[in-house]
Amino acid sequence: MSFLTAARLLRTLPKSPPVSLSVARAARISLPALSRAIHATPPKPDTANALQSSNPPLSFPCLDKLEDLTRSLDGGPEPAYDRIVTGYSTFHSPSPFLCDHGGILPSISLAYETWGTLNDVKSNAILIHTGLSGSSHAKSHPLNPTPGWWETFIGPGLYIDTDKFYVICTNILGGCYGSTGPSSVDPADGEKYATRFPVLTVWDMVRAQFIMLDSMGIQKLHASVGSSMGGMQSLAAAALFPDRIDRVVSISACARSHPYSIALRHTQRQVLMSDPHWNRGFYYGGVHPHVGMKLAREIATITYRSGPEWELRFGRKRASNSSPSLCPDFLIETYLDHQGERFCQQYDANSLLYISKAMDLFDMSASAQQELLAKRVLNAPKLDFIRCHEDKSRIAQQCNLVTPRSALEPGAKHERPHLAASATPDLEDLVEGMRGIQMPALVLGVQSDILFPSWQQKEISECLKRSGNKAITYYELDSMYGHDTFLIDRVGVGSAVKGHLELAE
Ligand SMILES: N[C@@H](CCO)C(=O)O
Repeated sequence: MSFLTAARLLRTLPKSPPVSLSVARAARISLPALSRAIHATPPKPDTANALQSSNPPLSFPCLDKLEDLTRSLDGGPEPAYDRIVTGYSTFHSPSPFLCDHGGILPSISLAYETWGTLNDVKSNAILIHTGLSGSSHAKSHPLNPTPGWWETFIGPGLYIDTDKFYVICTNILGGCYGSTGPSSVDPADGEKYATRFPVLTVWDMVRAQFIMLDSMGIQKLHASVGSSMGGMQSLAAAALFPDRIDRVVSISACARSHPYSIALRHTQRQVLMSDPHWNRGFYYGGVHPHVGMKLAREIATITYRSGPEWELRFGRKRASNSSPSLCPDFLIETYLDHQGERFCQQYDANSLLYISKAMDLFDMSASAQQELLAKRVLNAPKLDFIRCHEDKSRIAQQCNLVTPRSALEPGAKHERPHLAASATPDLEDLVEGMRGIQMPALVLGVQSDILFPSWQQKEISECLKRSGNKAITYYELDSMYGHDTFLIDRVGVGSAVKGHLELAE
């Protein structure tokens, strides 16, 4: 056998020497020829072999599958996100809604679901705020028997007891499960908002929810309960409407987003926005950014769970005994791949971007709240302007888009009575911003949470105490499920919540 034939044959063999040796033997390659083929510098290829590489290219079934999937979505309708969840009611407010950063929504809708019975004096309502991608479907009911995301927490005699409480859960403003969000139609032109949707804040989400509560005639909540971004909403609600909330529950949230969590969300957004199908948000009716969404969710999943959980669940196990490849290979890789794939079929990419940004922007510091308040005052005339155009009977003079002089004066402050000047040191600024929260509060953290670490839970609790709140309950769970513990640890989380909700006044 010639050197070249031996070398060519070797290139097709697996690289493990014992196997190469046995296959070489079986192919009757002489040992000296084999040794020369392994160690010698390959000769310059003749013309016939000029395009032959040293090794065959790897195959990428994962990419083939992804390309097939993207192709199959090409030209097809994007998933009907608002039909993934069914059986919800819709609250509609026809009035224009002014967002904190100056954007206007001509009207808003919130999808909501309820469980239990509202008592005669309307004092037993609990509002549950969702995390980033949660829908209003926290629990099954006759109109939608699919288990909800807090199925085993809510129900008769359960941790959130529907024999006692009237439980309400909304899809947040900006979401894609029936509430007004980027995939909704802008009534101004009949087209979907896409990235013409205004930047949102957690405070905006809460203000929209309280407009809905007003319409239900619920003046005071028994409790405001939330996990993750839902915990941010819960704290924001308690700060914005202290007289309308009897007790507050914040699980795995924070008082202000930390640069580390902002960085983690930034990378997800960048990956998503780099998908050419994202098309600056205008992908509705075309191909949706499947790959970007999938990868963003894979990164997010790493922040939602924990190393200890994955060590126990997957260890270093591989999905099959075949040769290693650059496609998902270890079980943990196939898990992330699956999570990413599932999510991008279920959630709107633009909703993810807007809500993720709202989480970054969250800051309960007094100075940050003052800034937003000042912006709202500055932008308030926009609402009058819109109302005037709707109501032709009002005199033209009132319809000018004029900003009050006071709001434009340099250094103008729009302080709520309890907010001090903004020049306070950092932590004092946060304490000051939380001073309105004087009702009993449960703050719950998880030791394995890397996204909202337990020190941030201590920060919430510490700030509340320093602001004078004497009714703080602080728990730290040693669950291994990381940030998503609130979705999994029924007993640990549920018991703490039940204790707080049923605490004698
Ligand atoms: N898994 C949760 C975590 C963030 O709250 C979600 O997607 O909503």
